[in-house]
Amino acid sequence: MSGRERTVRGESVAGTQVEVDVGPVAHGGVCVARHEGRAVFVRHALPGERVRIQVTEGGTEDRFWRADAVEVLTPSPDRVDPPCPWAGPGKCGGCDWQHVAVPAQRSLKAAVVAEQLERLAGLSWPVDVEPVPGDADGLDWRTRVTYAVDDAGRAGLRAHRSHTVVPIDFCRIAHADARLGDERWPAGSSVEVVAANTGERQVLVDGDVVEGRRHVVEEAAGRRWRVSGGGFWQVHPGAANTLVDAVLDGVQARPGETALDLYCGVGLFAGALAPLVGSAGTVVGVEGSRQAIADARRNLHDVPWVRLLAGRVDRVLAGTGPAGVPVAADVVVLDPPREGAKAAVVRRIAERRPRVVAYVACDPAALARDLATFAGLGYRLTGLRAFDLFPMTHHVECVAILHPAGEVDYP
Ligand SMILES: C[S@@+](CC[C@H](N)C(=O)[O-])C[C@H]1O[C@@H](n2cnc3c(N)ncnc32)[C@H](O)[C@@H]1O
Repeated sequence: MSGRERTVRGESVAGTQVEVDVGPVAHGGVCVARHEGRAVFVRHALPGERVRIQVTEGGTEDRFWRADAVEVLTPSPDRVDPPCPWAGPGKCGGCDWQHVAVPAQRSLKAAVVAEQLERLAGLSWPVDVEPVPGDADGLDWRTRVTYAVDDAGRAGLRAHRSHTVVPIDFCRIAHADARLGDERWPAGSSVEVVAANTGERQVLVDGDVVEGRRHVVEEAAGRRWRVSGGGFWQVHPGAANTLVDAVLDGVQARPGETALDLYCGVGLFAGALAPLVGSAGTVVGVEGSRQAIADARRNLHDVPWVRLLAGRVDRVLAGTGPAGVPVAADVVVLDPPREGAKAAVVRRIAERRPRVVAYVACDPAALARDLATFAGLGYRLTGLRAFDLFPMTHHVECVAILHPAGEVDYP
């Protein structure tokens, strides 16, 4: 049974089937169709298709419904057979774009980023979504997978917007070392498998390590990174280096500069910035997870001009957290969670008058809202790269570069 339905207005129409013409892709990976004057957000469809949909959520008085495409009447040329047998309506909720050719997935992601920038930030910006180097088919990449376990002890993934576990013994996007076989696990538990790029593997059941060490070691940006059980690390094996390259290229850090790495995790961007600002400069990392900041301190113990502060970014920048954040900064890198940095943090960044900001974002809507706030404070978007760090899903990662208005030529 689904545990996440919203309240429907009027009588529920769940299960109703109708034919619709599918319109553009929207934030969240659904396509928008119209039926009798209301918007219908359709999963498993593609723009331009005619499909039969089955309503999954909605009532007679609702202004919009959610639905699955259950029969494709006129297919898009971008439609392919899903490589995974568990992908599709009512099956695994993990990948929502397995039915889309990989290059077309990137075009759709570009369209979503461009639409969010236009609608939420008033920016008309050309967007190209780049593949991660070496990722040809979008499969076998996910190095961190959290499986749910059903009542029979079988590991699987949850169906979309549901607590139902779909038993899966071969997740097609999981890295080979992050797959589980047909072993049995404690019923109702969650099993997290971590496959580090050094070959280390770790398995946690409900957060307790049952295989491997308490931490794994990853390699990126010319350094080794300790990441303790369950701590954040990018899930695509090519992601860390791809993002570091884009950030460093965007900020062009110079010797002697002061740089902030906000939401620094185990210290990835701080560690990459450190050799560029050198011992005459300063890097300050801020991270809310005590475990991650402890890892960051161990990871960067050899670069004493990197200071790492534990605390919420909003409090630390407001001066109500640990002391030590400079009141001026040359370079700010921020990599907030999905909800973005939000206005209060953006204001605290802008008042430090950095000459450049690199914003790493996993949600284009949150990015666009924060870019609008930056614009009001005199910071303009001067560069944007988008990366396909999550193939087969609608997710996309962006690196936005901002400069104070008037200091650079804009494209
Ligand atoms: C997307 S991760 C980025 C981590 C790091 N930059 C990296 O690439 O590995 C976001 C990080 O922000 C931390 N975080 C979330 N909310 C926070 C907050 N309000 N203040 C400080 N850190 C926060 C999380 O613990 C997580 O480590």
